[in-house]
Amino acid sequence: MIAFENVSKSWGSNHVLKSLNFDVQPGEKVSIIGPSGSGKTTILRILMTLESPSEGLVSVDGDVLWKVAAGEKPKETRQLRQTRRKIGMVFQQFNLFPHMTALENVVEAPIHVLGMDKGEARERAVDLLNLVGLSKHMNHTPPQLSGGQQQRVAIARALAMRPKVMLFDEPTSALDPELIGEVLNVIRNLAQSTDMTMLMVTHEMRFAEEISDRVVMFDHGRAVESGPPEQIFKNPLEERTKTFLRAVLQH
Ligand SMILES: Nc1ncnc2c1ncn2[C@@H]1O[C@H](COP(=O)(O)OP(=O)(O)OP(=O)(O)O)[C@@H](O)[C@H]1O
Repeated sequence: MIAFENVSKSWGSNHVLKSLNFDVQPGEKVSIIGPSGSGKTTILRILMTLESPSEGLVSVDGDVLWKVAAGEKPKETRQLRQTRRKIGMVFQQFNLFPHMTALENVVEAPIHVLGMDKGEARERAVDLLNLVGLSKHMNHTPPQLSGGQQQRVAIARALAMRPKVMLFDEPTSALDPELIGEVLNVIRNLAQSTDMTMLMVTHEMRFAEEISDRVVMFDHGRAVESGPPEQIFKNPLEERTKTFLRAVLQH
C-alpha cells in the first residue's frame, strides 16, 4: 500500500533519509520508533506531500506520489492530488479551525474537497463524532474542548475523507498525561476494527507493542530493524534497537 524505494532527503548537508527502502502492506498496522531527529516525521510529511524527497520513488496504493532522479528537482506527478486524498493524517498539534464547532470541522473537507452532499457529510460526521466518543460535544468549538477531545475531533476529521491510509504523527505528545488514554483508545479501536492501513510514529512503546502488526526501528534516516512487536520489544536483533529501548523504557 505504501512503498519507499531508495528514498533520500537532505536539507543542505543534513542527510535526513538515506536510500530508504520501506513498505507497508494493505491493512497493515505499522509503528515507527526511534530517537529524535532520525527522520520519522519526515517520512509522514513526504507521504502527505508536505515535503518532497531529494531522490527516490514513493508510491501509495499503486500510484506514484514522487519519482525523483538524483540531482533532479522534485515535481508533482499527475496523480499526486488524487493519491493524496487516499491519505488521512493526524498531527501532534490538532490543527483544527478554532472558530468552527467540532461538527463543522469534520464536515468541512468532505463538502469542499470531495464535493460530498451536505446532508450526507453531516450524517457521516455525526457518526464519526459518536465513534470517537464526542456525541455530547459536537457543537463545541476547540477552545471549549480539552486537548484529548480536540485530538479526537482531528481523528474524526481525517476519517471523514474515507482514507485508505491513516498516518499518525506522535498523536499524544502534545497532551497532558491524563488525556493520553482516551486518544489511544480511539486509535486502538480503529486498529482492531478496520482494515485501513495505519502508519504511526510514536513514543508510546507499550501502545506500539499492543496494536502493531509490525514495528520499525529508525536511526539516522535508516530502518535498522523491522519485525513483529514481540521481536522488537522482547528480543531485538540489532544493538541500536537494544540501546534505544533500554533508554526509553527506563523512564
Ligand atoms: N523543514 C526543515 N528544514 C530543515 N531541516 C529539517 C526540516 N524538517 C526537518 N528537518 C531536520 O530533519 C531531521 C529529522 O527530522 P524529523 O522531524 O523527521 O525527525 P523525527 O525522527 O521525527 O524526530 P522527533 O522524534 O524529534 O519528532 C532533523 O535534524 C530536523 O532538524
